[in-house]
Parts: sequence; C-alpha cells; structure tokens
Amino acid sequence: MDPHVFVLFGATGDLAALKLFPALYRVSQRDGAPPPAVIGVGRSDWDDTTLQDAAVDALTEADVDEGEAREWAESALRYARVEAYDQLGPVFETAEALEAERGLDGNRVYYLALPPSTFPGTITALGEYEEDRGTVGEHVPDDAPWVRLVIEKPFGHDLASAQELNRIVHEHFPENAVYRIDHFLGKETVQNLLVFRFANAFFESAWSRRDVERVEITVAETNDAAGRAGYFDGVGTMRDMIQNHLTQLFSLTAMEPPARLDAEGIRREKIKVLRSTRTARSNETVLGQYGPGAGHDEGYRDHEGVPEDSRTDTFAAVRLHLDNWRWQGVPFVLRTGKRMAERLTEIAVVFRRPPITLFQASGGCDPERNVLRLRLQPNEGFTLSFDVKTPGDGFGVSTRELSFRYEDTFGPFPDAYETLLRDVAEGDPTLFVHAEEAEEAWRIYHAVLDNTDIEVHPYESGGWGPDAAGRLVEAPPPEESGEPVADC
Ligand SMILES: NC(=O)C1=CN([C@@H]2O[C@H](COP(=O)(O)OP(=O)(O)OC[C@H]3O[C@@H](n4cnc5c(N)ncnc54)[C@H](OP(=O)(O)O)[C@@H]3O)[C@@H](O)[C@H]2O)C=CC1
Ligand SMILES: O=C1O[C@H](COP(=O)(O)O)[C@@H](O)[C@H](O)[C@H]1O
Repeated sequence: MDPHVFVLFGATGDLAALKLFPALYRVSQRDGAPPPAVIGVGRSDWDDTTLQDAAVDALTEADVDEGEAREWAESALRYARVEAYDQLGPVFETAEALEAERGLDGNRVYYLALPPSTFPGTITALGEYEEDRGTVGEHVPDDAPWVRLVIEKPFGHDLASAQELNRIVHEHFPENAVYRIDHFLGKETVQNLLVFRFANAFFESAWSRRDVERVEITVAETNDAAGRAGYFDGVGTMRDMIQNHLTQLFSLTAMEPPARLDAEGIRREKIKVLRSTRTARSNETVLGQYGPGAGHDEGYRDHEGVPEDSRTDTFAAVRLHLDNWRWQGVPFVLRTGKRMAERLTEIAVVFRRPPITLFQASGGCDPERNVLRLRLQPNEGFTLSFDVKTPGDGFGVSTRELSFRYEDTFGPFPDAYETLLRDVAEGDPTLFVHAEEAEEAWRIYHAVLDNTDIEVHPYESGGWGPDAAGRLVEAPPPEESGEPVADC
C-alpha cells in the first residue's frame, strides 16, 4: 500500500461518522499500512479540533479505546473548509501542505461521501486540478503520482444524469482510476454468494427456471432517515437502496459463472444480467413512507429538513423479470424499507413444489416449497427448508430446516468499508461498479422513478411496510409469467 493522502468530502456527515472514520482507522492498523494522512472536507464551520473530536466519538462508538482514538485522530486528521463543493482551493492547499510536511509523493484518494447533486461540480474541479498537476490526461509520465476517485452511490439521479456523470468523469479520469462504491459488495456474505453458488454444484444445478419459482431479496432496516434530510429527501429508497445495493444482490444471484474471478470477469456477467432485465413497471412497484408507530412519535415528514408534503419513499418494493435462458418466467422481488420491525438482509430462493401431489391422496397434505435463505445480516449464514414425514399413521408432512451460521465456525468479519478502502489503497477494482453497470441499473428503473402515478403508501413505524407490497410476492398473473413482453 503506497503512502497517500486520503481526502474525504462530506467529512461532517452521517456516513463519515458511522463507517468511514472507523474503517480508515482499521485500515491504518493493518500490517504494512503507511501512517494515515486524512483531510476531511466540509462546508460546516469546523476546524481540525472539531473534526478530530467527531472522529474520536465515531471511533469510541465503534468500540475503539478512547486514548487510541484520540492519538490516531490528532495525528491523522486535518480539516479543510470550503464554501461549496466546486470551490476546492482550501482542499488543495491543505493537501499540498500535508504532503510537504510528511514528505509524501503526491498519491491521493478523493472520496466523495456527498449528496449526488454535488458530484458533477466536485469531479470537474478535481479533474481540472489533477490535469494541471499532471496526474491525469494525455501524456502522464510513468513516475507521476497516482490518483483514485471514489464515488459514493447513488451514481447520479437517473439514467440521463448517470450518463452525463460518466461523461464528466471520463473527461478527466480514466475508468481504471474510478471506484464507484457500493458497500454491499464489500460485505463478506455478499462475496460468499459467489462461493456458495459456484463451489456447491448441487445448488448451482437447481439454480434456474426449471426448479426456482421466485427469488425474494429483502433488506429490512430498523434505522430511519432522521438527520439525513440534506441527502435523503428527494433521493428516497428507490435511489438510495434499490438501484444500487439490492440490484447488486440481484445481479450476483442471477449471473452466470464468470470466466475468471477478476474485475472484468465478474462485471461482464453482472452487466449481462442487467441488460436482460425488463424495465420495471409501475403496476409492479410499491412505494411507502413511514409515519409514527412502535415507540416513534414522529413520522418521516416530522424530521428536521423534510417538507410537510414530501413524497420521498422510505420503503420500496419492485418485481423484476429477466429475459434470458436461465431465468425466463421467474420473478425477482426486491424490497427494502426503513423503520421496519427488524433488521434483516436475506435472499430467499423459493423452489417449485414437486410436480406430483402424492400425499393428499393418502390422507396427508402436499409438501411446502423448499426455501433456501441466504442470510446476509445479522446472524449470517443460510437455512434450507425441507419436508419430512411426521411420525405416525399416514403421510403427514412437516417442514424442518438445515442451517449454518458463520459465527459458529468463523470469527468476526471485517467491515465492508474496511475491505473496500483497503482495495482502493491497493488499487484493486474488483468489488467496485463499472460505468456501464451503473447506467444499466438506472435503465431498469427509469419508468418508475419520479412517477407520480405510483401511490406512496403511509406505513406504521415498526411494521413490515405497506400491505400493498405483499401482492408482489404472490404468484404473478399468467400473462406476466409466460412469454416475454415488450417494454411499454
Ligand atoms: N449514511 C449511510 O448510512 C450511508 C451513506 N452512503 C452514501 O454516502 C453519501 C453521503 O451520505 P450521508 O453521509 O448519509 O449524507 P449526509 O446528509 O450526512 O451528507 C454528508 C455531507 O454532505 C454535505 N451536504 C449535505 N447536504 C448537502 C447539500 N444539499 N449540498 C451540499 N452538501 C451537502 C454536508 O456537509 P457540509 O454541510 O459540512 O458541507 C453533510 O455533512 C451519499 O452518497 C450516500 O448515498 C452510503 C452508504 C451508507
Ligand atoms: O447506502 C446505504 O446503506 C445503508 C445500509 O447499509 P448497511 O451496511 O447498514 O446494511 C442505509 O441505511 C443507507 O440509507 C444507505 O444510504
């Protein structure tokens, strides 16, 4: 890992406190890691001390000893205040001063943990500066310092803005310097999807329309959007979660085996899945917004900064269909919401019932469908339901489960952001999103984003979201399950 300066845009925000300071700390504790040099950037009226105090709070919250957290923050962190995220003079001055002070070679990571509306201006300002510095553009000398640009999700606001953003990015930065981050790809259990599928031949041979009836991908969160209105309101759950995290889980579940387990091999197969996916339809999309309930007196519209008439979705569910050989006619239901009854991320593969009904005729009942649940968080592992004979007369059938839990076998996992920040520092793009993948993912949802014909159902905090979402997991009507239909 080469020594570098890590410039964190949005250092005063939620993500920085929740994930990025702890991850930066842990990466810097690894063997062989250079001493950390981090510049936090924000418009807030902070200084070095305010930033360091915020980082110490974040680290102690993440179980780091307070003394160690303080020592780390004071040696690692500097603050650069900007008027706006396209006026970056103070950032460049701070970076150059820090490099001179530490004798660094000029390698830099720029991490954009900002609302997506700011990305174009910030990237343009960074690109122009880096061209002047001679690190990007034509004729970059072999010994020039490296620069890596990390862009948080959502990458743009819709298909057109993502295409425009890619254009702006590529005007200045080559694709191999760009790390579009989707932290779900850094989760151990998400990477395990590939091992689970491609190392276990018996699952892979049942992994198609012949045996699978439907797939349900669920990310239920108990947290809410309080304190994040500046980013979340006007973005909403379709853009914050479905277009990226859940679509990544979808493409990893549905993809063909890659030719090689590297960035190009995996991205190529994921892009093929996205290209084969029909545009989502409004009658197969359910949106919701939480109100009060279950110990919460306030609903979404009561949060500071949220307009009284906000239509922003805090819950979204969508049924997707693929037109390819493996998955024709198998619905994939993606659903996620905030302030739900419990925190749960899982992929449920629901297998078809056996084709004959043997047991009813002999006084029993027909078996349940086998369900494979890949649990991504918490209690990571899997369960597979199966049917057995209930002891006694006749052929009574009962459902039982085989299960495996990671924590019973392995120690704790590294956090996703720790894995991904280390990959950025080492220049490994395998777990990041390619330009084309980001655009294809927006293409799928373009007809349902900002579609005011779709009702935003109120739902109670602490429940399972709007009742209307339940119908998406029922068997699709025949006209939707058979032949491919053209998008309309
Ligand atoms: N929070 C989370 O759990 C996760 C967030 N992300 C991604 O990280 C990014 C930031 O999210 P998060 O930290 O939650 O967002 P915040 O709302 O906390 O915003 C981050 C920072 O951006 C600045 N900011 C906020 N609103 C605006 C605005 N309208 N215009 C310009 N600057 C603004 C603020 O800094 P200042 O006012 O000091 O300039 C703020 O501290 C997003 O892209 C999000 O998708 C990804 C995974 C998880
Ligand atoms: O990107 C985001 O992800 C988090 C959920 O991430 P997790 O690792 O805690 O599952 C979500 O709460 C947030 O709204 C979103 O921006």
